[in-house]
Amino acid sequence: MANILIVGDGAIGLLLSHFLSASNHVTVLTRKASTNTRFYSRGNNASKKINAQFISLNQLNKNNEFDLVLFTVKAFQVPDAFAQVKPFLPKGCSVVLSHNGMGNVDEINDQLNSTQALYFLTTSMAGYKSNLYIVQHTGEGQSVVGGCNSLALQNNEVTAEALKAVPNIKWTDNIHQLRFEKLLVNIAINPLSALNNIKNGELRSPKYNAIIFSALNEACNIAKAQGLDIPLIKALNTAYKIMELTCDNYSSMQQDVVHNRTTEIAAICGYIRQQGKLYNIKTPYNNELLAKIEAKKSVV
Ligand SMILES: NC(=O)C1=CN([C@@H]2O[C@H](COP(=O)(O)OP(=O)(O)OC[C@H]3O[C@@H](n4cnc5c(N)ncnc54)[C@H](OP(=O)(O)O)[C@@H]3O)[C@@H](O)[C@H]2O)C=CC1
Ligand SMILES: CC(C)(CO)C(=O)C(=O)O
Repeated sequence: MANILIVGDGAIGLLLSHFLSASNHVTVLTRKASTNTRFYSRGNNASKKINAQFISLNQLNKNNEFDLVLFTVKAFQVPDAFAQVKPFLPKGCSVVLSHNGMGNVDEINDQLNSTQALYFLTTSMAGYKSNLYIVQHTGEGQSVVGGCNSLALQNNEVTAEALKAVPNIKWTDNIHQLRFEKLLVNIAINPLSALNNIKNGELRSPKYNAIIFSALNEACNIAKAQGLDIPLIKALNTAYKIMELTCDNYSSMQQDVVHNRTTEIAAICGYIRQQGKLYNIKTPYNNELLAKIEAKKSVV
């Protein structure tokens, strides 16, 4: 039984705390005023109390002996969340990041000591908060975890045992490739669904084919420059399959834009633009999607 801290009580934080607390001791760090119990709900079943302790930052102390600290905040929230928790990270603990989009791994790794392993968990399980305290589990999806520093790549026994309770979890020795593959899905779906205010399935309309093709082609060129093997045809097939599987869902970016929240576009199309500059590869379609989503936020 591992001692786990989950940072962030959003949809993914609550789903993971529900599953992990079946076989681990779980504490969830919230920045909300209330540390009352949260609930997990699935379909028409009665909601269940999540068997975890909810705490605020001032309740963290240096005597907490966490084996695993999991960050389930959005990509752009990781630096601040990590800075808050860093003083309380035990010397030998493992850190797991989990978010959509790229970035954060190198920056966090630079701040860990040589006895702290770093992992990344990418997930396709789906959920949303129907109110501050309840997570609705809406999709099964696979979760894939892999090591991001040499310590994590050498020995993952404790982390593997703790994360066993996450449904459909598998391990990879190339998490960067898995993250990039998820990034391609997010490039194809998230900005266009947000800009057109449509469900994922509506993106299968022929009028979006050309832009999806061009944006993914740019991203596959970046993948190739990074030494990854992701053919455009594979990226397109996966993106259209996910549009089909999630046809009645609104993407997270569509929801962020509708609710005037900061989106993860910087970690998605912004990452492609930044890598394009690095490798001298033109990325006009991703640049345009980035600019349009950024403009949307500023006019809402
Ligand atoms: N929801 C889904 O179905 C899926 C989500 N993802 C990805 O997983 C990540 C998390 O998504 P999701 O759970 O939906 O997002 P949410 O916005 O619901 O959750 C993020 C949570 O982190 C909290 N938080 C942010 N900063 C801190 C901090 N410094 N200290 C404590 N808590 C903090 C936020 O608090 P507050 O509520 O107070 O703002 C919020 O509750 C995203 O990258 C998303 O793209 C991936 C697959 C599916
Ligand atoms: C897979 C997809 C596109 C599902 O909506 C997603 O990850 C998101 O909405 O952020």
